[in-house]
Amino acid sequence: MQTVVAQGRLIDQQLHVGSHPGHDVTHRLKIRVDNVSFWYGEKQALDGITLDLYDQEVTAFIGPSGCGKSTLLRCLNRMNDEIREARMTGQILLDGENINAPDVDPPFLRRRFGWVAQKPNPFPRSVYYNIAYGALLHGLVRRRDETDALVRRCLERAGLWDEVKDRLDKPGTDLSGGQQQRLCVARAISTDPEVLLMDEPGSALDPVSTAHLEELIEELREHYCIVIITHNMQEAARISQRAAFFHLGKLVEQGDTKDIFVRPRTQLCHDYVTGRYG
Ligand SMILES: Nc1ncnc2c1ncn2[C@@H]1O[C@H](COP(=O)(O)OP(=O)(O)OP(=O)(O)O)[C@@H](O)[C@H]1O
Repeated sequence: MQTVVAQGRLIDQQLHVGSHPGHDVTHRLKIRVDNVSFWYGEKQALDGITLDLYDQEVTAFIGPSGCGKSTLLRCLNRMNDEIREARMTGQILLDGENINAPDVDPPFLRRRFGWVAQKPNPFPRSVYYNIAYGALLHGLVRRRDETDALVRRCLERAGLWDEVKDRLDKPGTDLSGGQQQRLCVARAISTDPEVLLMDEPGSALDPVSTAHLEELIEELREHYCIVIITHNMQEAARISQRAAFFHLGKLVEQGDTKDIFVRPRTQLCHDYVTGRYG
């Protein structure tokens, strides 16, 4: 134990795990994952996961490749529904309600979630259309002035307005990679979601764009429950208040990010966060 704590101090310095202002405050429980197991046909990908996710917090899912992080992320908004022969047991409660209850309409449920993928994937249409499309489709805005205001609000919140306000009619795909990813964040929040799910959103970006994205995530935290998958331990330490470490489909450790990085309870988690395997 001594060694772990001693090495934990080292980790603390290396990863710049800071105290997160406001993390002593107890935030509202948004999602409860209760004993969730998941199979792709015969292959079990998740084994008895129990985990709470909170409003106004970033929770990082960490762990080696294939440990089930993306599977769990996709269970949260029922994206795995589309996969044939997939099966889930256990419960996921969003604001206390079972998301898999028979009366839940999956498209309506998915609107409560914004999704940001690994690679920036704007529609090959204008910057304006990228933001307006979902909100128009769902009837959240109708008139032109409402749509203009929504586009501006989302781009401002994604920290992109000043950079694109004079080229709203230009293709979103003409922006730089970092700008495209912020456009995708703006698009993700355009339908007024409550939870943001991000699957390695910085992995295809250069360090400056990644830093921009991390600042953005920190700002967005005030308004959303955010779950992010990352393989970058420095990033996890910088942006998340909670972390969940997975291994071979099991949740091995979860808790305050600082504790996970500085005082990991298991050797497995210690070895992972210190980069002994990946
Ligand atoms: N559509 C699928 N069909 C069958 N097996 C799958 C499918 N998607 C994932 N798996 C398997 O389920 C397990 C968990 O995969 P998952 O993608 O959730 O892991 P991960 O931790 O997100 O990995 P990575 O960090 O590489 O993205 C892996 O063994 C994977 O091969």
